[in-house]
Amino acid sequence: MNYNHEASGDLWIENLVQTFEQDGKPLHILNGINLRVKHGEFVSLLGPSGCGKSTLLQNIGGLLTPKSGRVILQGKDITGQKGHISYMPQQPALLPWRDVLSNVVLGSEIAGVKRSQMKAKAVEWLEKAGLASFAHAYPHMLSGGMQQRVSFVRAMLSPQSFMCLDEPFGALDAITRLEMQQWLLQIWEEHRKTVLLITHSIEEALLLSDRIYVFSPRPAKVIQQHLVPFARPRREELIYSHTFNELKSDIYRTLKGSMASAHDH
Ligand SMILES: Nc1ncnc2c1ncn2[C@@H]1O[C@H](COP(=O)(O)OP(=O)(O)OP(=O)(O)O)[C@@H](O)[C@H]1O
Repeated sequence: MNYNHEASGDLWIENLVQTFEQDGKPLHILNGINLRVKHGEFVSLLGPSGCGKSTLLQNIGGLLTPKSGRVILQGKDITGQKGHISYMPQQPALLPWRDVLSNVVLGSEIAGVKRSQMKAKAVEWLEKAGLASFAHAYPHMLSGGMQQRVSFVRAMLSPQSFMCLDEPFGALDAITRLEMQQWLLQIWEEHRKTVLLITHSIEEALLLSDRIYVFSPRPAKVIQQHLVPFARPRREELIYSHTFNELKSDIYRTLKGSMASAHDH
């Protein structure tokens, strides 16, 4: 494919193929993924469970090297290289022996920024996250939603401009999840860091994203792409609109159809 890789800040995934081995046989996971995340864009990946979404993120983060294909960030080939993206995992993964403040500066510390240089910014971010009075609390003293906010702030404070969020609200109860979506929407609209989000929720993808890629069951390929037409700032009421529900049904039918044809084979 003939992409313009010079486009600043963009991430391009080019024909990415990933295969694992299971019981001595190849297990095909990613079947030639092509996608693009523009600088400052919020993009979501939707796909059936086990199709290979986390495997794709691990390839983007350089934790895995693909069988073939490339990961291009800001015009540079970063395939198989670590350290170019910030990452928020499914579980908050906070260090239990560090207080909240020391946890949120961790990404910057690993990248070589001195803790003292980060402190003022970290305090400002903890305020935005409603966690100012917990700066010196330890992770076990926080609720699940609070821990995820700390994990998000840590990813936001990391120096990389590209952020991957892997199903970050999956472990939260329904009400906390809604609150977190609203919170993320507001924070993101203020700061516009480039984001790639994995989610199982069509509503979450439509509410938050500029663009959505829908994956087939394993071996995954992109089977649908949507540019989400809603203006920003977005509010929760959006989910009751006609267009929102039309798009939701369309994506649902695509996912259901692809799963049914996977079962037929
Ligand atoms: N290192 C590995 N070796 C062998 N198989 C693996 C490895 N890592 C993942 N898999 C398999 O690859 C498939 C894709 O896993 P992955 O976690 O990427 O899917 P996912 O779409 O993120 O799933 P979910 O939505 O349930 O989190 C699964 O069948 C998984 O068991």
